[in-house]
Amino acid sequence: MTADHKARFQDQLNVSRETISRLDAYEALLRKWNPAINLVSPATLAGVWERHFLDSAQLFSIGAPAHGRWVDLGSGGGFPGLVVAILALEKCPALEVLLVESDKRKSAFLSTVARELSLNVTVLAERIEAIPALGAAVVSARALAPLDKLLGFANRHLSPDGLAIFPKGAGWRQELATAQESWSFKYQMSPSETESEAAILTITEVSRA
Ligand SMILES: C[S@@+](CC[C@H](N)C(=O)[O-])C[C@H]1O[C@@H](n2cnc3c(N)ncnc32)[C@H](O)[C@@H]1O
Repeated sequence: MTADHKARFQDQLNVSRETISRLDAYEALLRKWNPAINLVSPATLAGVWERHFLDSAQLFSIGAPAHGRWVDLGSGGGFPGLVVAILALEKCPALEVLLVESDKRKSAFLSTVARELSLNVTVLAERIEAIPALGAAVVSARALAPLDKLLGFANRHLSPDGLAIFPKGAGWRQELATAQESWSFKYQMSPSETESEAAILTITEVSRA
């Protein structure tokens, strides 16, 4: 199963063997740490390449800039942020990736992976609400909060021409309608390649409605 997904990953993203090896090393660390700190639901570990790696890589394909800051909020076990950082090492090495994760054990895990794989990553072990504006080129967040709340974070942490990339589940249309009551923004929807009914929302020009 994993071999198929690795091949798909290599084909779709056109990545080197070194990148696949880094993802293998990340997977090994995830499996080592997961029983102690529940980084991902154990049920999803068997399909980690599809459920987590490919799912995160979609976001990189949509929005990776050549340089600047990619800020991933509520990174948990590193999705999508660590996958973005691993791909960036090969595809856009000037891109700096910041991972914001307030849980100290999870942030220790993120720092360990970043150090062991020599990634261009900074881990901020703080609450999103407590950090100063980051001037990001890209803000991402998976499974963190409803869109309405995420747009508050995007409004604070994006540079004026920055891009927010939020994967959303089947209820994305309703989340969009609710967010439009409080926020003005432009968006594009890309269907998720890993989950039917799910969507990836790419958002620019966020301001209060
Ligand atoms: C449901 S998990 C999702 C993790 C990861 N993005 C994923 O998709 O696998 C949400 C994560 O956000 C972190 N988190 C929640 N609220 C936060 C906040 N206000 N500041 C920083 N981290 C937060 C939690 O500790 C948790 O690890």
